[in-house]
Amino acid sequence: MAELDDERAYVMRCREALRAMLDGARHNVIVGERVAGDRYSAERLGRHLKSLAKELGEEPDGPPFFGRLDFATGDHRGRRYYIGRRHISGQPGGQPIVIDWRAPVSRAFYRASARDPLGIARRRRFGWSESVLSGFEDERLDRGEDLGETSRIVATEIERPRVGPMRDIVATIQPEQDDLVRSGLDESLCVQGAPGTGKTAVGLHRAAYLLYAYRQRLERGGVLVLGPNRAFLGYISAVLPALGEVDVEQTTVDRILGVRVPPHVGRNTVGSAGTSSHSLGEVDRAASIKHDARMAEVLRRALYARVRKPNEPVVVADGSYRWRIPEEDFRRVVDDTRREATTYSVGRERVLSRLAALLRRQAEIRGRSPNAAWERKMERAVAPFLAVVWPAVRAEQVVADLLGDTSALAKAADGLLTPEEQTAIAWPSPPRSLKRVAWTAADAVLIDEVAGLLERPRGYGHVIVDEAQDLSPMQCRAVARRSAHGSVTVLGDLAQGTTPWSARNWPDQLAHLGKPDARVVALTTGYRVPSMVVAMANRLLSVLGVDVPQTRSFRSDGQLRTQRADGLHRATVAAVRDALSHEGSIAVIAADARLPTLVADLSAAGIAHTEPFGLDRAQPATGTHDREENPPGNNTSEAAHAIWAGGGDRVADPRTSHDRPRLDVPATADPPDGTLPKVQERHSALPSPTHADSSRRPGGTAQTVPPQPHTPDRSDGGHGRVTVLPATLAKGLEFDHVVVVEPAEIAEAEERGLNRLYVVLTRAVSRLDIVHLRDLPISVPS
Ligand SMILES: Nc1ncnc2c1ncn2[C@@H]1O[C@H](COP(=O)(O)OP(=O)(O)OP(=O)(O)O)[C@@H](O)[C@H]1O
Repeated sequence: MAELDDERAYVMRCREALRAMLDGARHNVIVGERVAGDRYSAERLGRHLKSLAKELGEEPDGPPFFGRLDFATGDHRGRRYYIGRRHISGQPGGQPIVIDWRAPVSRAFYRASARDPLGIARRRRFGWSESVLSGFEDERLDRGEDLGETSRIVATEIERPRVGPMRDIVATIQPEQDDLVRSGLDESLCVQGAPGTGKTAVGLHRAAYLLYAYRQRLERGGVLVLGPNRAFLGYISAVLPALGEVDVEQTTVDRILGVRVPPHVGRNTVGSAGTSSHSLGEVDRAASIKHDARMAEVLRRALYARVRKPNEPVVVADGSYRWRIPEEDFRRVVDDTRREATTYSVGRERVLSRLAALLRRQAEIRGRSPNAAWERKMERAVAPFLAVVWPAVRAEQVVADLLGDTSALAKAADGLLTPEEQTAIAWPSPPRSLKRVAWTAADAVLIDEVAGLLERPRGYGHVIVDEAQDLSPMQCRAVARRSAHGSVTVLGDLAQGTTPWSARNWPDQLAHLGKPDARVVALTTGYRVPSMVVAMANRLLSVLGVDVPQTRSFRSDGQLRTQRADGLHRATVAAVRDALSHEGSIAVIAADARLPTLVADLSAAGIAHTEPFGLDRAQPATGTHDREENPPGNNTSEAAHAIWAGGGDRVADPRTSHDRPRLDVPATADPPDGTLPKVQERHSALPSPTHADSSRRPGGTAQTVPPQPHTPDRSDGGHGRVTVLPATLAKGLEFDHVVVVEPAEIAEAEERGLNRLYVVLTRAVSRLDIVHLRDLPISVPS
């Protein structure tokens, strides 16, 4: 086909041009290293050039473009553009031969339709097999042709095997997604989307778009991506670098609060210093209160209670002189400064400089000419007076003094917390020293709140928050402080809320995030989950009590099987063996408490598998919250998480060391590189990657099958393909084949167990197997 040959020739041209760009970038790295300039710019330039050289070097033979636009009318009349992941220059100074997908003209590729062709006569989509151009598909928009969802190339791409970490979706961004991706930097957005509607993908592509369109404005502040846990971050970590953006910080809310998961939690560590006389239920209660928005005001009062009215004049000696600021003037300085509502530290600085200014004026009246050295001397002289009325403090100290002193707490919480609530969070005795305090994850939000009152934290130009429905009001405030002068993209699904403080509606959550006016948009087309699974999930959705729209699936393929087993573990092993006879990644998901036996059964059956988090098999788990979600009171938060807070040591509590859930924070739970620890068979760094059967199967199947006999294992024994996943870790991940074991246990394992089940059931890309002994807590479409 001559046209295909022409396109292949263009591919060659692009690859040559890319190689020339690579040579140029390498040369620039060398030259750039010699360029004298300020250190900051030199470093940035060097980083940029190096990463460009690296990217270009890594994939000179990858697909250089995925689309083509032939314009017939409008500003681009008569022009043809190839659209790709990155811009490719032709001749130096000449027209680019491939346009970046984020450029303004590329927008038409995603948005044009037969109804509104945006000047385009022909839109061409290219199909690639590995790095070989295998074909293309045209839409003659000028003739009213518009394939929409019937595009074979789009469908193949969406249903393509997902091998490895999450991929970019630049070639197939859908119009409703593109609208969000290209929203301006000044606009804050909230995307409510059912599972698999592409919220995460949209958020990451928006980050890449903003960095392209507003590079200068984002130069200093940058973009921050917040995800629910490090496993999830590992899963998404490759998307932005693949889009050429390596400078985006990706982390968790816990991490920005300084929470880290300590090694060997659950054996000899405990919650806060003062919790030892509480029952576990009370510890839960304490965390819930600490995450409540009312704590913000309690802490503000506690901090500013340190500011005192002066009750003596300032008198300082200066050689033979004695300068004096009358008590009344001193008071006025303190009162005026308080009213100005700056941060505590700025207020303190301001009192100091105002006192120094008053002294200077007196000196000038006496005919002296104070210089800078004199001013510094006076500032040192007034420091002891300042220490009394506006003392320097550390955030941890403020929190410790509040929780360790019931009368201070009663004062600060008056009218805000009930006496019962105050008792729940109070420590029975003050800690002997800050170093002895075993801070909890819930304390971290309090410390961060006070730190934000002392000094504003570093702000970002744009913050993307994924799984935002799970954040507590106080966690939201921590995010808000970091985006006070920037905008946010809030991604979430009220139906997937699993924390005790999960948002029930977006307006309240957005208010806590400091962006009450953010536009709320719903995404309703699912790109992950097959339609019969979506139908089941929609039924469950109707009992979750949240006001969110139902989803419809883009996918017509897929399989759903439910089997009532007479032996749960035998049936599970059989289901996994059956899954292994297909291509693709497999997850076996069960209630956290079931994992140790499940793992043992799979091992006994000789099925190699990866556990994303290690388990303490000695105790069945009873944990009920997402790992690293700061949950209250299942001890994951109050006892099992420790935080960095000025190097506080943890103290052991013999009371809780025997009865805590053992799943929560295993020995290797939080490796520094964001990959998952390997426990048994070590095959993959991620729990994720789907690897679906790519063949399109129109009209997938939903069946109920009787208990299965052992399927002959045509697999490789599971090497690298089977992940055993506790239900609390499934959020945000996807697998080709998912085996859900005993949904009733997942549903009753925690307060929002049905929401958890909703998350678990929506992880499958191609096939979902539900294995159960007990009645299903959901109805399955026939
Ligand atoms: N336009 C698209 N083209 C191709 N793939 C897409 C598109 N949109 C989404 N996907 C794919 O669908 C899957 C689900 O997307 P994503 O994880 O972003 O959804 P989500 O809404 O964040 O899901 P969840 O709520 O379950 O975390 C991913 O594999 C993603 O790459």
